Amino acid sequence: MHFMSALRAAWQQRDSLLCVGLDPDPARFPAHLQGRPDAVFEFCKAIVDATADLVCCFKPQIAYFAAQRAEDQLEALIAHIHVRHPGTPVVLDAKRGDIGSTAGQYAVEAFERYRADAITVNPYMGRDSVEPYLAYADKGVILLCRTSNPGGSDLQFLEVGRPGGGVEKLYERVARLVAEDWNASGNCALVVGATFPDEIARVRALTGEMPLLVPGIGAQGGDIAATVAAGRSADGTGLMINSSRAILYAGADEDFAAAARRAALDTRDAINAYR
Ligand SMILES: O=C(O)c1cc(=O)[nH]c(=O)n1[C@@H]1O[C@H](COP(=O)(O)O)[C@@H](O)[C@H]1O
Repeated sequence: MHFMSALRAAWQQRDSLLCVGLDPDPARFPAHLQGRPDAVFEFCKAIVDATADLVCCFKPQIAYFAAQRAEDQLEALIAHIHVRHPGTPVVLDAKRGDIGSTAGQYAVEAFERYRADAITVNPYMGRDSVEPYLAYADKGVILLCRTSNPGGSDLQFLEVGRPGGGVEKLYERVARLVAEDWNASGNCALVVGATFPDEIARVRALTGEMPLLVPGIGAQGGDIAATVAAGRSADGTGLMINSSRAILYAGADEDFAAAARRAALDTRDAINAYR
């Protein structure tokens, strides 16, 4: 199924704009999982099974798996989501960016090895570096635009000359370029941090109904009400609002998955209160 169709169906059927981020840090695992060779998989599987009915997508962050030599557990986890929770899109957060020939290998890795439904990509090497992902027309390509971190302003806020006259900020150029040019197959989305609601509103204005992946609520302190007000589309969807640590580590004991479910439910409901 096309990533965008699956995402739209999940928004409607689960009445949720929440994306649970899967950033497994073994140092924060409960004691009964410590030291197990399959701890990364078992931890994430428990979170997935406890929260799947509450989310519009899951977002595993590849570095947390690779750092633990747990790529095989990432493959198994994504396969588990597809089998046990069909229709739940998986966004592989890899923030790739490289010349076209290498990007082609990253695209195979994401979509054929891991069987992700979408990938995060860094657009700052330009169109040819993104084309190998765009060529998978049924997969989502989620481009960094205005990131949630404080240093995001260092470059993304630089003023650049606008073709035809005037100036615009670099993140605005990215948003326009993606909406007006790169999105020919309708498979693009943009990353805009919840820590910058004014820019979420600006990106929404520049991109119409394009889905936005919005990390930065929870551990990074982004405001849910401001995020939803600035980013929702006309029908009250349009957002994948990510929370990772605040949900994954809501509990520290054997009942961590139940605690994660409560945190996910509270977050989903807090988001829905402002839609
Ligand atoms: O692309 C991302 O997902 C991303 C973009 C961004 O601008 N900021 C950001 O925090 N992220 C990711 O979103 C997640 C945020 O995690 P928490 O702060 O624990 O909710 C991490 O996996 C980050 O790598």
